[in-house]
Amino acid sequence: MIEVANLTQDYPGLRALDAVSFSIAPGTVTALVGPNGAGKTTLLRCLAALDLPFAGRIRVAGLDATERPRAVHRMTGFLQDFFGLYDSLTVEAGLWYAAAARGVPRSAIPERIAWAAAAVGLSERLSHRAGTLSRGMRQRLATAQTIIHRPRVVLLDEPASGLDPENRADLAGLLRRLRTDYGMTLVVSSHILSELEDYSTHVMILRDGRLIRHDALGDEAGGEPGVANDRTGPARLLVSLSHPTPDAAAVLAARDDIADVTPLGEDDRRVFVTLVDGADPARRTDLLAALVAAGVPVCGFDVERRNLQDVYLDHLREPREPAGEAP
Ligand SMILES: Nc1ncnc2c1ncn2[C@@H]1O[C@H](COP(=O)(O)OP(=O)(O)OP(=O)(O)O)[C@@H](O)[C@H]1O
Repeated sequence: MIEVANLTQDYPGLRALDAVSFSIAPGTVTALVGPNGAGKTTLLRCLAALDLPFAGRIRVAGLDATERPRAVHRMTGFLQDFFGLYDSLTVEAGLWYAAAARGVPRSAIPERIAWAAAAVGLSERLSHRAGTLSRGMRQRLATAQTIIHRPRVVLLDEPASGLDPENRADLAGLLRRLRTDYGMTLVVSSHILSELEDYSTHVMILRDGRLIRHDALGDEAGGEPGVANDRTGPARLLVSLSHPTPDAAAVLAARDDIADVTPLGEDDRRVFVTLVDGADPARRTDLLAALVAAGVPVCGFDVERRNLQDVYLDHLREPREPAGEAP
């Protein structure tokens, strides 16, 4: 759905994006993360065909964003981190304006307003003026305006910032539905990694304008839902015992599929076991069966959950490459 090749964007004296290349499949939600100043907003603006890149190529649903920006605008919804609303317009009038501006046929606009308002939970507030809405309600209205033309691609820059937990949970539910019910392709930039993990299928990490990771998450990666696992490599298991026993160490030492055993704490009741090919569930079943057969009192046995934040911090701890410079 989105193809980017060697995208490079410069501001005076600064290379904000440095030869970024990736491809995003339809019907996915990509979490776009990275430290402040990494280039996330710059990338989203280029994808939305709002900025002309210095070099490289962007195709959205087969359309070249540089050659056909208007066509890209029609199939894209972009919620900017700082959005404007017409405060004197009612919610309904604001949605009408957004629908008309994005090319929704006049006859279809009332149905679209009803749909978008219901999607963001604003159906009861159609007659309220935007200027009287709370921060969370304003965000809902801006989101409804972003999706009112049912774009195929939705780009959201920090959509959850400033929202309370209930509004954030509602937003997460909406983003999930846009993908599952309407097949939209979403790219969501945020610093709230725990929430991105709830609904994202992929993660993209930018640092200093470079793409340092782009990968599938959880079940999309052939792993377990909600776990930001790497697809390859050993899995770490946390094995808990109801009471310590030397039998556990004996069973583990006798196996050749264990790369490492690290006690957690000092009471010998919890150990991290690094299992070669541990991503394969059959390996884990085999180990558990061996422990139980040897009479080891296992009361907990689970793959170490590495969440999106763990993966993110691991990547950011890697040494930096020299920064690119704008000509
Ligand atoms: N209009 C501009 N003129 C000059 N420099 C800019 C401009 N916009 C962004 N930059 C610089 O480009 C770099 C990337 O900025 P960008 O806003 O894309 O990062 P970001 O990852 O979205 O950051 P944040 O998480 O803080 O929103 C930063 O160093 C920023 O200062």
